[in-house]
Amino acid sequence: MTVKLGPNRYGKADVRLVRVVRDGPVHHLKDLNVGTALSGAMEAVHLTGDNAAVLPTDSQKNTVHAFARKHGVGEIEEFALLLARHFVTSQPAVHHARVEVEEYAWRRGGPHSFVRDGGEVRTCVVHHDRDGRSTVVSGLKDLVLLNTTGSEFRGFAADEYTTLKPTRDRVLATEVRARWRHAGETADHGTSYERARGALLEAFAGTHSLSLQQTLYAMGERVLTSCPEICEVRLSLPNKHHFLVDLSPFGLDNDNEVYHAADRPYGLIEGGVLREDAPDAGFAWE
Ligand SMILES: O=c1[nH]c(=O)c2[nH]c(=O)[nH]c2[nH]1
Repeated sequence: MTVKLGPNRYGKADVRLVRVVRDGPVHHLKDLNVGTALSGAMEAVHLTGDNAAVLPTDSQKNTVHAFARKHGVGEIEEFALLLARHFVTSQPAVHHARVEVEEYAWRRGGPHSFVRDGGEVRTCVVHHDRDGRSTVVSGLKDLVLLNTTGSEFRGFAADEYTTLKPTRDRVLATEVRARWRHAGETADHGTSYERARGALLEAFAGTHSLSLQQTLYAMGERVLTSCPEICEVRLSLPNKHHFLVDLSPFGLDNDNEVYHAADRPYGLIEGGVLREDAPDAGFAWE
């Protein structure tokens, strides 16, 4: 039997980095989780244990810290690009770098005091290849949205196991995980992020939903029509079911007012929306 090495990558995960800017009495804070993953000419280390091509994951972590000191941390996409390009251009054996960043939001509580915002997390994944090409994917996760009406689910396929009753008015809630791919070089990642996020919120709130699938498509489509710099959107939308509680044993009616918010199991609706002419990324960019 002959076997061979399959796809592989290695790096440091969950590098928790806090960068403080203290150039005056009013401080600024960036709170990140960085992951690096390098790939390339890594046959020897797997097949023979020759580590000559392996830049240690410890060095990768140190680079994250050193770059935060030297270059500061602006938009997470820019920081990720800086790191990805560095690994590929400085290590001949590294042909591709993937750098993932999550940014945790803090609200200001005072000149040097901050309150952690428990809500959504801004994300990015950046790829850089030795042919010089970069791919930037921005996104967010843990964004919890809920509509108290304007959501139906009926007319679905039914078989001998179907017990779900069709509904014309239900609570629709989800915890959005979204990634969107930039077509080329985006000039201002901060503005682009705010526009894409706004498009997701507007489409969720403004779509009369016949299914979460239809809402997913509307959200992706809205991002693409609002943001010309973005060519592809992928969404993962758990259906956070809200079940109407039967209050009839207590002689009470329940006209869509009291729900049981179930946490599991949940429906999981996932899909992408892309421009007809979206350039092929050429690899699994998530
Ligand atoms: O929006 C929905 N899509 C489904 O596919 C589905 N399936 C289900 O049980 N409830 C729902 N809701």
